[in-house]
This record gives sequence, C-alpha cells and structure tokens, in this order.
Amino acid sequence: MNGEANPSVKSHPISINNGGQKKGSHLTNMQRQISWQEEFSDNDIDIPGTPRTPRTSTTPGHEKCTFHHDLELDHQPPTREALLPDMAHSYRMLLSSLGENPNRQGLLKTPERAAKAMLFFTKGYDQTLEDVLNGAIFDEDHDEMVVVKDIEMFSMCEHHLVPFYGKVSIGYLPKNKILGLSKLARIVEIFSRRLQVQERLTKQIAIAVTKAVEPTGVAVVVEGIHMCMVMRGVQKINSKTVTSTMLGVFRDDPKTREEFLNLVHNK
Ligand SMILES: Nc1nc2c(ncn2[C@@H]2O[C@H](COP(=O)(O)OP(=O)(O)OP(=O)(O)O)[C@@H](O)[C@H]2O)c(=O)[nH]1
Repeated sequence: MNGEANPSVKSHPISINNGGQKKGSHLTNMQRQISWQEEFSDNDIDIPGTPRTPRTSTTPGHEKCTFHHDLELDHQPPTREALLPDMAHSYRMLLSSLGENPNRQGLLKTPERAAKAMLFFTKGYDQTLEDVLNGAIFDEDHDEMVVVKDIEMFSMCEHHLVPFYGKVSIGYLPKNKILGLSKLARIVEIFSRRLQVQERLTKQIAIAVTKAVEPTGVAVVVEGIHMCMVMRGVQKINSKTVTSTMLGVFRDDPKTREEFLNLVHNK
C-alpha cells in the first residue's frame, strides 16, 4: 500500500456539502469530517416507500419470532413465509396470462418455486445495517486504506424485474475503527437483494459503510451487467455499467481517489 497516501489525507481539507457552506471554509478538519457524515439520515439507506415486513412475526403462534439475518429459504422468518401464498397466486395468474396451463405437471409447483425465488432475490428488505454488522466493529489504531474488491453482486432491476449482476469494490480510510471484512460483503447483500437501480445501490453501500465506522472517507465502485439491456430491449451483450460514489477524503483528494482506483483496477 502506498505509504504516501495518509499524509496527503490528513493535510487535505475535507469539503462538505451542506447546502450553504463553501469548500475549505474556516471549520476545523474534525468539524468537517463530522459534517459530511452527519448529512446522512436513515432515509439515505432506506429510501422512502421501501417495502418492509414487520420485524416480528404476525403469524399466529409466532408473535415473538424475529427473523434471522442470514435468511435462507428453508430457514426463514414466518413473516416472509406468510407472503408466499399471495405471491404464488400472482405467479399462477401470470402463467395463465402467458397462455400456459398452470396445472400441467411441469408447472404445478412453479408458482411456489418462483415466489420463493423472488423472496430470496429481495431478502435485503428484511435486513438492516445493525443486523448484519452484529457488533463486528473493532477499535484499531489504523488509518491506512482498506479495500475489499470484486465482491459478487446480484440484484434486480426495478424497471423490468430482471436481474443485473456484477461486482462491487469498497474502500475506506479508517479513523480508529475498522469493520469486520465480511461485513462489507454483507452490506452489499443488504442493498443488492432488493429492487434497485445501480446508482442508488452504489450510494447506499457507501453511506452504510460511513454509518458503520465513521471513517475519513468511503469509496465504492460497482460494475454491473443489466439483463434488461442484454436479453431484451437494446440487446447489447457486452456493455457494462460502472457507477461510483466517493465520500469524504476520496471525493476531495485526487491522490487518495487515485490510490483506491489503482488498487481496484490492478488485477
Ligand atoms: N440509470 C439506470 N437505468 C436503468 C437501470 N436499470 C435499468 N435501467 C433503465 O431504465 C430504463 C427504462 O426505460 P423505459 O423507456 O421506461 O423502458 P423500456 O421501454 O423497457 O426501455 P428499453 O430498455 O430502452 O427498451 C431503460 O433505459 C433501462 O436501461 C439502472 O440501474 N440505472
């Protein structure tokens, strides 16, 4: 890792984006660091209108059950299971709309299978940052860049309900707190396992890391292949969409940003 990165980080004034305050104003660096992180509310992660099932079960007999964050279909909370009959019914109607016979042997269990698959694809709606972090935030006197790259990502395009997939690279500059490495990948799961657009996914991941460890800066790059552009519509099979969110020092210091991008792009 480039040892020169941190002196430049510390000396570089962090800009803030608070609507009225200008870049490089007379605020101290610490005040600036606090400012850009405090801008994010829960709404930045949980966008308005995001459907949410209750945190505890509404199924008779399961009122005290809470769901597991490692949600798998054969180990899933009653709240999610309760959605299956309605969803399966919708899929059955869809099969009929296609002119298919939902009662033929091969399709008999398809509505239930499809409903379970859709629940899995959207399991992120039932996860929160707090759930997945599980307290794995550690005090550590470390202020060098941490990068976890090429995290596989599978998501669903909210416009066409078809998948998009790719990889996510996350970097942050810790400020005396580090995050369990797997938790970066788990944060990707929370937000990718929903109906999404790639831009929002990228931003939500960056904000979540910011909330988790209040670092000096966070950088996220997402590279995605959208099946809505491959299998239908414009049918461009080789195009990739790259989105990024740079916060704090990654936004303001070109050297830090460049170090991150070099680490991400070096194979
Ligand atoms: N910005 C952005 N656009 C997306 C994403 N996923 C899908 N889209 C786009 O959403 C748009 C929807 O456009 P519409 O014209 O309403 O739908 P459409 O007729 O199916 O569009 P085509 O895909 O061009 O056939 C398309 O341009 C998609 O490529 C995403 O993650 N980010």
